[in-house]
Amino acid sequence: MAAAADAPAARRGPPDPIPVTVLTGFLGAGKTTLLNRLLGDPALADTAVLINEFGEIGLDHLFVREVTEGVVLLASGCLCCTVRGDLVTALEDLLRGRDNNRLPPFNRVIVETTGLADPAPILFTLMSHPYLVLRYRLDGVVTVIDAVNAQATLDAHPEAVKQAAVADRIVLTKTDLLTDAAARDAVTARLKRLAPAAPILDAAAGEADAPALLRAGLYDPARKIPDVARWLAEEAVAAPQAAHAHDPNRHDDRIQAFTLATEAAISASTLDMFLELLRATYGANLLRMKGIVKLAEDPERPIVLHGVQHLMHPPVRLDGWPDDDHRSRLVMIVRDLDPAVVRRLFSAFLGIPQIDTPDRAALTDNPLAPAGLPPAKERT
Ligand SMILES: Nc1nc2c(ncn2[C@@H]2O[C@H](COP(=O)(O)OP(=O)(O)OP(=O)(O)O)[C@@H](O)[C@H]2O)c(=O)[nH]1
Repeated sequence: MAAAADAPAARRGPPDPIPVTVLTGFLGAGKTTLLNRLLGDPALADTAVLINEFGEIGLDHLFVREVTEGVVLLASGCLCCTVRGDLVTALEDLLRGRDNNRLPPFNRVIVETTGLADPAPILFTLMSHPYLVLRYRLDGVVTVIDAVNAQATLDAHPEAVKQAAVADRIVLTKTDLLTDAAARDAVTARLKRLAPAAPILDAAAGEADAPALLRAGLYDPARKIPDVARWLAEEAVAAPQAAHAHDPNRHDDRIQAFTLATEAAISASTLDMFLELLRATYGANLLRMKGIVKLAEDPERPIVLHGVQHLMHPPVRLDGWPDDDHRSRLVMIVRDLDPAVVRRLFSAFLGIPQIDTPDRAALTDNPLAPAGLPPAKERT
């Protein structure tokens, strides 16, 4: 009887906070691929997803399986700065949507950050916002690391080091592309030094499933290497400032995102030549390229392209266009490379005449020294 009498009171108590998993990892590491796989697990059927992208046009939401009402594409920009407020708003909106039945009753949230996000402000927001901490709890940080590019990325990008260091779980992707066991051991050893408490799960070996990744327990800065506590402490100092002034040192100003878009269908050979020239000439500067392309040979079935530095993944053909926009769109994230150079190159390949720009024949006839292509460094 007593238990029955208590039951309604228990139901009236505050609801359990909803677990939030932060999914981070450098550009092209495989976050969306992992997210898609996780969302296919029936155990995650009631999951709301927040995705943030760096670039003019967001594409990831097109590729997330079963785009439901719970999937929210945060405004373009950087989740750690401009979207800090938006993250709060988005999480509040989700709750409102759930409370007034506009959204299905989700019981977990996954926030996919941009590949360039500094995770510290995001974690700080989730751990310290006076309202959000009542309704949400940070369940853990899953950091995706591309085994092929890991060493170079960690050497060059402090954000990538931070992303690894704050991980509760590390998912190593693209191990299937590694031919050298020693390279894999070196990456693993480096990650273990950065995040000693985080299990390292091999995606290609099927280790990165929902039970292994989620329910990491409350986020605890004390279990991470000391730097993590320092980054979070720095956020605590920065937070009381009324207007969040953008710290020019937080980001690498040499990184830019832009989009190449065209209505025109592109022949497969033109696309191949353009991408190969881009890769060969500016591969190191090409942090990330992803896109959807209307091929002249099969305009109704676009292909999806992914590139990470020198690595171009095999294109994937879709059965149809995922939305009403049937333009080819290539989102590029580059470092130390003037977007105008790439735009001119793209126009040349498409045959759009431009002043002072060599045409396609001039660019491809002499592949060793493509006419008019400035070395990337001189453009900065
Ligand atoms: N071979 C191989 N390819 C992978 C693996 N994981 C991801 N990829 C490929 O890597 C490319 C980039 O994957 P995404 O999931 O889009 O990466 P992302 O981290 O979401 O990229 P951004 O949103 O740009 O930061 C795609 O072509 C994937 O198919 C893996 O374990 N093995």
